Amino acid sequence: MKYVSTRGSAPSLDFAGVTLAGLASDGGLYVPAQWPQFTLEEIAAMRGLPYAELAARVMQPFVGDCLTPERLRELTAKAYGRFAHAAVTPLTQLDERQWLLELFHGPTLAFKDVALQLLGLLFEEFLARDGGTLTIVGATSGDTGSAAIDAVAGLDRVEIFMLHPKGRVSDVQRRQMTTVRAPNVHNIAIDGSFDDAQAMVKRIFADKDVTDKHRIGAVNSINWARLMAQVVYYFAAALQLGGPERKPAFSVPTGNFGDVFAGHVAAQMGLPIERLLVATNVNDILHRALSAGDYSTGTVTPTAAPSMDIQVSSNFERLLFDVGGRDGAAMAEQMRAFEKARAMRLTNAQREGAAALFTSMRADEDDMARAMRWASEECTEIVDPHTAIGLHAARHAELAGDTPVVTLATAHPAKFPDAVERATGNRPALPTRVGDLFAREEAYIELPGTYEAVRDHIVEHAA
Ligand SMILES: Cc1ncc(COP(=O)(O)O)c(C=O)c1O
Ligand SMILES: N[C@@H](CCOP(=O)(O)O)C(=O)O
Repeated sequence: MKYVSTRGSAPSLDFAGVTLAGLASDGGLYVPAQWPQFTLEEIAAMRGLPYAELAARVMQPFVGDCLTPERLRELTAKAYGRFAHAAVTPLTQLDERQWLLELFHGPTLAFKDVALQLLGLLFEEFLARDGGTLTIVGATSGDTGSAAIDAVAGLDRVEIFMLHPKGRVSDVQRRQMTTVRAPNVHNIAIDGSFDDAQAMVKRIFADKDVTDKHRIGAVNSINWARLMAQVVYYFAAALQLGGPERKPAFSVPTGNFGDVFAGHVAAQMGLPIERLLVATNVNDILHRALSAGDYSTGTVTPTAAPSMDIQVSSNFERLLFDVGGRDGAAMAEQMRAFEKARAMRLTNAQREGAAALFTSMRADEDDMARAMRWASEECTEIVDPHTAIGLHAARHAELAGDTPVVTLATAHPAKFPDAVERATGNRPALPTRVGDLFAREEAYIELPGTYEAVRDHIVEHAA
């Protein structure tokens, strides 16, 4: 399997290459040169497989000959062996039509663990082969940071610098990052938003002063391997609900467009999916883009779903490339114009291509609180604010009457106890597996929100 950049001019790489590269050298994102396909018979034959086996089966075409099938199975068994639920991503029924896909049974209580537990192992595997090291620079609005740190803490060949926006993540999220004491983990709180942090990460990949000395790697969903692992749970859920004969819709709380793009990938591989609902909070650039073709940034409004307080959605570029004709030169031009103007119009081909599978919806803070209350009062389920935004879209989407709708439950409610308590009166307790989070000492440094301050710190402290 070969991977190409959305901006057309970076070298094409194999799976090990894209996993270690993170971002393409032309600033684009890597995607498979073509989508692997499963027949309906092949998909039906996956029914009943344990999650780790299913993961190896779905991911093998993307991995190609970079890992043998046996080795891939060993890695998925190890990655998903750390989850607190035997099904890894269990489905819970809410009513006759609505389902929750619980993605928060990993070590750090969010869907990011599903991909990052595997990505840590892939880094180890590929770095041991080439004898190199990797300096990871990541940006987080709360969940990627802790999941990535958990996955790489203590690894010999990897060092991680994780940027989070100061004061804009929950206390639980911050502590899950800053209380991990390992010599290869560096936490940085910056003055600014997640978008500022994400822009710095992308800039560092293009900064020769840094890349001449350090191989920079990515744990954000700009890294293809993150998305690949997230494709698996769409298969898992659809198969449990009668797929491939029955087509579910998925409602996905969306920020950086990684999770819902993984649903698009599952559909391209042949999994029958009725619709993908892109659920945004009031930071609704994706809703405006998908409903009106207007992809223009504004200022970020802090909400009770902080992990989705994002304007510039990295993976939207992957979708625009894929549905807009896969023209790297045109995509590079469109993104150059966007980076300058902070706004762009989608082309007709991009709008029509996206409309074939995607519908978008926006939830404000009241919609979100109402969805939390509905889940609590009508279904006795406590959901987190991000999941509630997905549930709002799931309950209001116009779909054929018998379509099962699966909302991706992207975080454990205990990561956001204040917002959950405000909406429902229930204060969710942290699962015991996260241990004495509030008793542990924190370590992080604060930096101004300038690229130079962050770059100089990384250069000075990278091993
Ligand atoms: C809890 C939670 N829900 C939803 C999202 C949005 O997912 P994505 O960025 O893949 O669109 C995030 C952050 O990525 C998150 O942490
Ligand atoms: N919501 C994320 C933001 C980063 O997104 P990613 O999926 O690209 O890593 C977070 O919680 O950090």
